[in-house]
Amino acid sequence: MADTIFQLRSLPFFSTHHHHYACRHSRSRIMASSSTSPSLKMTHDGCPKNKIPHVLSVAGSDSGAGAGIQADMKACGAAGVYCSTVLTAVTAQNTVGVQGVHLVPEEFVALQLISVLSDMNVDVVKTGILPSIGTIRVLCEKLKEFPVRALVVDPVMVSTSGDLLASPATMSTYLEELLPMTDIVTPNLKEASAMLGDVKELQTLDDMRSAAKAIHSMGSRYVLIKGGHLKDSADAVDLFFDGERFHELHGPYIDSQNTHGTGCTLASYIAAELAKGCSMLQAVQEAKNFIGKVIVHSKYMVIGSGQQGPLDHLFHLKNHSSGMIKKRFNSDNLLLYAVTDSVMNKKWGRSIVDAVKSAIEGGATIIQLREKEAETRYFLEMAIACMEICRSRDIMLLINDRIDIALACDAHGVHIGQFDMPVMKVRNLLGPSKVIGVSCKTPEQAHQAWMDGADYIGCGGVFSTTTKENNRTIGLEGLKTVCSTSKLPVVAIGGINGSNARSVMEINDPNLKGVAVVSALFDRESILEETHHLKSLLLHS
Ligand SMILES: Nc1ncnc2c1ncn2[C@@H]1O[C@H](COP(=O)(O)OP(=O)(O)OP(=O)(O)O)[C@@H](O)[C@H]1O
Ligand SMILES: Cc1ncc(CO)c(N)n1
Ligand SMILES: [Mg+2]
Repeated sequence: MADTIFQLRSLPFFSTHHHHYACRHSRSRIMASSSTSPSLKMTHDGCPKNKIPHVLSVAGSDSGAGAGIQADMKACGAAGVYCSTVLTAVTAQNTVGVQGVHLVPEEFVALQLISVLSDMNVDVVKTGILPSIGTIRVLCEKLKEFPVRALVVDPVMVSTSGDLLASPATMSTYLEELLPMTDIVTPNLKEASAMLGDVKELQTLDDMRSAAKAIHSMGSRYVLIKGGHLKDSADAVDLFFDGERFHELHGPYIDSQNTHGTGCTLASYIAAELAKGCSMLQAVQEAKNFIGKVIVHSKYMVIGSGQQGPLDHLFHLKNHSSGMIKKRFNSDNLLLYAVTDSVMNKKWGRSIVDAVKSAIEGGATIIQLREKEAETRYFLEMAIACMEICRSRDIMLLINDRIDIALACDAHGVHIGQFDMPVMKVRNLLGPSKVIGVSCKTPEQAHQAWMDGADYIGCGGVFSTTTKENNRTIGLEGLKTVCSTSKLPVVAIGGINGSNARSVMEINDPNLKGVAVVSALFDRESILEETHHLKSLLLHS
């Protein structure tokens, strides 16, 4: 197949200067503790601009996404570091093995390197598959032209399944041209042995020590030999050598099939920690700690029929307690929105938990816990108990205002007011899958809530109410105005009860999905009956 390489002359790097990191290309780049100093320019909205730590992965693609650039991106993501990618090869790969390798032409590797290095403030470069002598040379050349703070080399030669990923002829170029520029090289036992001419199989820690010394003398400033495959060891021991001293990094050996890409992950995590400003030893320790956790969390994941399953790098973003697959917010759930009130519960001698149970039994479609006075410890206990009920009944539970409680009880989301924590901040803390509702009185506020990524808005007070002091009433007219322009589903709130709920729903705006009620359910003798009554009213309006 003919390789077609387009180089668009209008790319921005032809007009930029690469002045950052000038003169960093010395042997003392990574010291005991270096640190990136973010440039604190202010934006027009008053937020400081931060430079995000940045790792460039120069590696191959793994179609199965367990190793290669896909693993690198996920590992960097898990470390909170930006990862750009220059592809050197594309592999057809799965849990069984490598079905094919297609090389990216060297000229195009060069072009990708220039694009990223000339423009994007790369801190650290990490390499994976460097499949040809030409690719290695191009990389060395571009790194001299655009120096970075550190170079992490994972000398990928053979995949765990035993398939060749780079030509053996590349070895001498690796050793002679790339290694002298390398800050840390991370061979596994086989790769370390190959780097030393394959004269001896590495079987013991002592073998690893002498190999580390020999590899260090070939030019890499630090050496990490991975003992993940060391025979007869209950430990997964890696050996770190800084040129003077050895450090053994111990971790329990985890019996799992899902270890494909552990090498890529480890090297990328080291690169990510270096980009954040860690010292080399710290970076290696953090990475080892991370890889152990990932392997444990990925143990029971089933993807593919082969012997080499991938890792689940972003496990910490998941909400394990509420199941792997998130329940999506459905605005129909807003139909009968029950908001608890502890003062009323106290008055009627009920626990929050019993009140919630009755409301759900009566037909409430979503629950919000609103506790203005409760002590944190008590509130959390109640919230956890309510969460259990809601989960078993498949009803969402939101927490009013208290992001900490919502996080601690793994609630489905929160409801916040105009003076509570800003929506964007809440979204940052809760993650993308939680529900965020915002109280709004005006179309402007509703628009802002939508812009900020809220899921629904609560609009009111529609009628006057006793549960909220000093709350301006907007009336049915105000509700109509907000609904007519809102891009988010709306639930009406404020003094709504069995005798006026119909008039609310009769404004007949498709954005109005239901009513939120406090007193009309909870300040009554029987929560169950009141909820049931209101529900049938709503269903028939
Ligand atoms: N089963 C395991 N349990 C615990 N730690 C492990 C296990 N397998 C590998 N490791 C650790 O994971 C890291 C990567 O080491 P490994 O020897 O697997 O790299 P590799 O052979 O280059 O992997 P890859 O399959 O990505 O090429 C090391 O820190 C190693 O100790
Ligand atoms: C693309 C790619 N890079 C690295 C490795 C080493 O695990 C692999 N199997 N595939
Ligand atoms: Mg490897």
